[in-house]
Amino acid sequence: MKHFESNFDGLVGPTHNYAGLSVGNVASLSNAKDSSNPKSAAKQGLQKMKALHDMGLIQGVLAPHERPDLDALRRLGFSGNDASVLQQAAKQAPQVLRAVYSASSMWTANAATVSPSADTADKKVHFTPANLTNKFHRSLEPETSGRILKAMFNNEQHFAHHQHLPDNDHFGDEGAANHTRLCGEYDQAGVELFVYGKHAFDSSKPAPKKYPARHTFEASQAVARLHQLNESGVVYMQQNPDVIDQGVFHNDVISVGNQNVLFYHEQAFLNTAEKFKEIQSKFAKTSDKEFHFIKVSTEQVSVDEAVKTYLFNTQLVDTGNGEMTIIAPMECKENESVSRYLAELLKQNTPIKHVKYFDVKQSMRNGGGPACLRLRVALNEQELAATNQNVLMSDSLFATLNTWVDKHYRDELGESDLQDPLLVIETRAALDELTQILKLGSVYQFQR
Ligand SMILES: NCCC[C@H](NC(=O)CCC(=O)O)C(=O)O
Repeated sequence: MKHFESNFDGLVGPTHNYAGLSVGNVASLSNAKDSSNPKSAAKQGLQKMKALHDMGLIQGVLAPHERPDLDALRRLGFSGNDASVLQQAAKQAPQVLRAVYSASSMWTANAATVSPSADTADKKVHFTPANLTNKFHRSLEPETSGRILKAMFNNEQHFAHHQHLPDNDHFGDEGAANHTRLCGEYDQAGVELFVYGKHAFDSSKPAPKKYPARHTFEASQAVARLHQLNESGVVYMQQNPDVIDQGVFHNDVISVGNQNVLFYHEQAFLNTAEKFKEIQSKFAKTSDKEFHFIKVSTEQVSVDEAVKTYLFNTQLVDTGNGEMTIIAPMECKENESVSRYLAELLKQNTPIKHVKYFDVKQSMRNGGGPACLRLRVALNEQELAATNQNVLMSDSLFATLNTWVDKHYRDELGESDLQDPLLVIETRAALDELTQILKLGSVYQFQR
């Protein structure tokens, strides 16, 4: 049976803006309050999706969320009609208004954790939306993400959907940004690597001092339980708290894995040698393939450069004949030591043989690179056939979505636009049409 890794990229929503909401995420804070370009942001994302589709990969689209989240504002005590709710919030709590406008659902690596059927006891693909409790603006996402995922993978025979973990710092879960699946082939059982930032119930364990660890060990364990994973195919690793304090707010800012490759910075983890032994021995039980740990030293690329260029927030995609292509942001090409490093990497004896650069600057300015923008779902032929076909990228969907963006999106968005009640109306019209294009049904609150 054929099998694939499919990538579902977040379509950038019409309210994409820079609000400085993510303490610990350097780009988010340094571009706070700059004006944004929603139309070009959405088009940059669509270009990347189309390019991966053209490379012969399975590429899908994950719909954006409804923003502003007026229900959240009403829950916080703002009342009256929509315009009055916005006006009061702008006056009394501008920071909260900015948060409920965030288009942050575009970073679908944080939408959920996904375990393929080859790894799970009931042989279904399991999905758990991430609760994203650490940041208010992101904590608004899990319910809608769950509804959209159910509308995309709507078949009980193949897909199991779980509720997000309890909304509490103890179970802080940032989804696939801290989860990597290593395997010989996508349809064979593999090793699921869960990376966490701290232990919630054991304060004797190391933790970052300056910036928050968003994801806990206890959350990773709970997801592994929900997904019915066998412990022989699971490895838990702690992120080095020092790199969190240098702006590595998710593990996918400092390492990326695919199949038999783990590409990582030497400072990424704690107890690296011991944990890599565990990965190696668990992997060897699932595949005969040679495993490649590709280490980048601080001398080659500093943590600071990794955070600025997103060298590790790249996608490693299988492009056939045992070769992988690295999908990197333009920032990697523009940085001398990183582009030199990548040129060298391609000559080494590893499966990574090609690099392709993409302009995703609108997303990068909020701390989201190519890997943040995608959720990976390994599927076999039958599961792919059971997936909502209307969300899969094609020449015609690409054209339709570009026309849709041109019709509904603004070129520029500044802070004062967030008080404009017309933006609410425009966004709802856009999303209503989108749910018809992607045949998602009524996933948004305003449609229910
Ligand atoms: N995986 C990448 C996630 C980036 C995301 N940035 C933001 O939410 C920034 C939003 C703003 O500041 O406007 C985050 O930090 O969770």
